Amino acid sequence: MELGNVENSSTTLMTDFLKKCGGYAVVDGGLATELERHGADLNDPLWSAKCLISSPHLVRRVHLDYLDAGANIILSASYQATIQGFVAKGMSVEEAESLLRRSVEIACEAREIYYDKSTKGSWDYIESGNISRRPVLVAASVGSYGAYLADGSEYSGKYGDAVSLETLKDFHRRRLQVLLKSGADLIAFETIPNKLEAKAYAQLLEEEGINIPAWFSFNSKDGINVVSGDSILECASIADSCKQVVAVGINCTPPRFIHGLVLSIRKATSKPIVIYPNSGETYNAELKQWTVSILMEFFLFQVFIACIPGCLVDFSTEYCLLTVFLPKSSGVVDEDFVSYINKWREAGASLFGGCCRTTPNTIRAIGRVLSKNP
Ligand code: MET
Ligand SMILES: [Zn+2]
Repeated sequence: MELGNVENSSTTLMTDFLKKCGGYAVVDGGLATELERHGADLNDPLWSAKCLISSPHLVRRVHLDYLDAGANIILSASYQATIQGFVAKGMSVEEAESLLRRSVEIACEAREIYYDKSTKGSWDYIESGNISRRPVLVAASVGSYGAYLADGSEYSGKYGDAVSLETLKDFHRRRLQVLLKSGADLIAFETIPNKLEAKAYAQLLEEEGINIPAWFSFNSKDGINVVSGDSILECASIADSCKQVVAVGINCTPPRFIHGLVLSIRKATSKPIVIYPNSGETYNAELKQWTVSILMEFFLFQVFIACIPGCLVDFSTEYCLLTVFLPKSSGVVDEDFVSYINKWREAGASLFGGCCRTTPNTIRAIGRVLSKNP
């Protein structure tokens, strides 16, 4: 397919899709953290991809829960599924590739089940007098090289000098080729921590002549730059100039940082903006203030512990100390999370969902806000 055609068909897919959804689309919520909430043990370098081996039924169930909650886009469990990661577990390359394909198939199966069991309520879009089904796209998730390393570098974006553009392209190439032929409607490059990886994805999409659309979603820990410190403007510009990219955005970032980031992205591109933050923090209605979530408290406490010279406190002791000494937080309050949605919409975003620690309830609440203010 010629590049011009790629651009046209990709852009059309997203604009048509958004039109069918009523101008704004709902993305699903955290997949890995939701699997954990259902009892999955993801303490493994494969993280959520471990469930593709041990509990595919649970993955399908969580996809289905998000569809029931109103998601228009569901992301496959391939975030941390890599050929290299599966091979390190003793699998053959063929088995690894088949698990990658399986991640998308499971999401497609969930969509089929959802459509099959749909009652009147799901046939809620009326086009020229005909009732049509709620549009649902399956996105193949691609996590960063840092996610594969499972050493936290997807949140620092620091891969070191030894990792070049070619290293990253080589790492992702085969995985991408497999996912492209898996039946997904689009590729979701998620939690992109630096400019180098965005460039690697953009070049791969062009070199491989990829004819299905993609989105680029970055993460930030200051609301100004992406986590590595690279400029969000430069990162979004890379996405903007890539013909296959149909949306640019931010995920797995605290809600309080999103507004500024949307404004910055808008300066670099006119493509649709996708936003799916993590739970970030929680609003205490009594105190009328945002409090740091238990997760952030835990992170800060770990940093504190790590700063004590020679400190050998282990993980479980840390957790006990934390629960004793730090103030309690009630976790995610979905209505608080979604109180931001209209602000993000005004700033130019049009696809909304959640990332880690958000749940089907978050997604339901997002859907309610969007439908109240069409
Ligand atoms: C660390 S971000 C993880 C994104 C992935 N789509 C998930 O929800 O599991
Ligand atoms: Zn996340």
